[in-house]
Amino acid sequence: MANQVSNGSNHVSTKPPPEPSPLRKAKFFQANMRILVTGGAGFIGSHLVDKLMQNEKNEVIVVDNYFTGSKDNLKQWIGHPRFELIRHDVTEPLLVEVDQIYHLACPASPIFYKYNPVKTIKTNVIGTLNMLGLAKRVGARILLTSTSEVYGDPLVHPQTEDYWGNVNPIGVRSCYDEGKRVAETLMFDYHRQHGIEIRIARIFNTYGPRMNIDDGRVVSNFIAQAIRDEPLTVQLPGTQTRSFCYVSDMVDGLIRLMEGNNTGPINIGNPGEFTMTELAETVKEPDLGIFSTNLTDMKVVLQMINPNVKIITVDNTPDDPRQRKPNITKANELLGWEPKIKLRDGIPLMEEDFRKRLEIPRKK
Ligand SMILES: NC(=O)c1ccc[n+]([C@@H]2O[C@H](COP(=O)([O-])OP(=O)(O)OC[C@H]3O[C@@H](n4cnc5c(N)ncnc54)[C@H](O)[C@@H]3O)[C@@H](O)[C@H]2O)c1
Ligand SMILES: O=C(O)[C@H]1O[C@H](OP(=O)(O)OP(=O)(O)OC[C@H]2O[C@@H](n3ccc(=O)[nH]c3=O)[C@H](O)[C@@H]2O)[C@H](O)[C@@H](O)[C@@H]1O
Repeated sequence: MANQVSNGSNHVSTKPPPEPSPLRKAKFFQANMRILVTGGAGFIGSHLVDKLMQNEKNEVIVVDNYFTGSKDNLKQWIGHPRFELIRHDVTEPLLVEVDQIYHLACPASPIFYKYNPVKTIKTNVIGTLNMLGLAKRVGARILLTSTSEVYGDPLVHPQTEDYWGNVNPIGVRSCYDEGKRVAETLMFDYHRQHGIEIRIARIFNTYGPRMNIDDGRVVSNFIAQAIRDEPLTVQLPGTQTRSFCYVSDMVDGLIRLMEGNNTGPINIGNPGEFTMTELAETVKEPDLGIFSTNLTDMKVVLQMINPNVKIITVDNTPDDPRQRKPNITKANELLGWEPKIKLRDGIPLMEEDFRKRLEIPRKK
């Protein structure tokens, strides 16, 4: 349960960090920080790349196997002298000289991570091992994008970083949540044993433009369904809760964590929480009085997308967490971070992106 304090932030290694690559001392590196982003062709990764590329001192290398990502997400950078894109699977070793590694590679949508669970485990375990080996060889700092799913179906609410979680080790989600738990373990073992500089972010549900339209996650589903005039599919029981963070806030949190002095794990997410039924009903009956500000925002926005859309209930999949809401005190105090973008501002940006890709303009 809670208060298992050995899981607090900022463990200190007894080992000094490995020597940085000699290349870092070369003339070239005085002007440039070379940053590897694994999974950089995906949803969060491509937004992170956009932000890192805005800094003219950064050189960015993306590796991705395009399982759930796309070159399209990076098309604005292909050919740029400070950018390189490599088709590579992180379950294979990688030899590059870099100063920082943002390790995101892993399918995030439950539909996709359950599609080939053995591959998902390999990506989380062997992929993280390979990236830690690389970090050790070149003396790079490495950040892992872990997940709120390490808390499983949490018995502590909201979730703090010292909660060890309630996870089914043999269920259909285990390839992902147990995989990420092992990835966190590997990060801390490399830190303690080899002095690697590590950072762990526990990301809570994130939404925004560039999510795969048929990716299966709830916000992308509801927006695509509302645009296509298809019923919104609330998975039973509908009382399960989530909290949604806009992608630019997430990217800001990840960069702050990488640049700061805390190993983590640190929760990064938006604490505004609502049930999936509430989320869907926002379209039908906008009772502005009874919901949180976040939900009121969501109602107003989804109504704008399609006020006549129907809601149906459908079966859920096993082990769906019943409630989830981050405690972000640590992110706030240690990184000076809190989410800024309200649903009322984030959802229309996503709607615009989805309409463009679906080629369904807004009705006049
Ligand atoms: N989006 C969220 O709400 C959320 C929440 C918690 C954690 N996360 C974590 O953040 C990271 C990014 O999530 P996202 O939403 O951008 O997902 P995404 O599926 O859009 O991106 C993942 C990227 O990793 C690539 N990839 C997958 N397996 C790979 C492999 N073996 N080798 C190389 N590349 C591989 C995919 O092709 C894709 O481009 C993931 O690690 C995910 O677990 C995301
Ligand atoms: O934040 C996290 O840590 C995790 O969040 C999501 O996992 P999940 O919360 O299950 O995401 P969704 O698939 O969007 O489901 C959210 C809720 O909406 C429900 N849902 C989903 C889709 C839908 O059409 N209707 C619906 O009611 C699900 O049953 C679930 O209760 C991500 O996909 C994981 O990669 C990530 O690690």
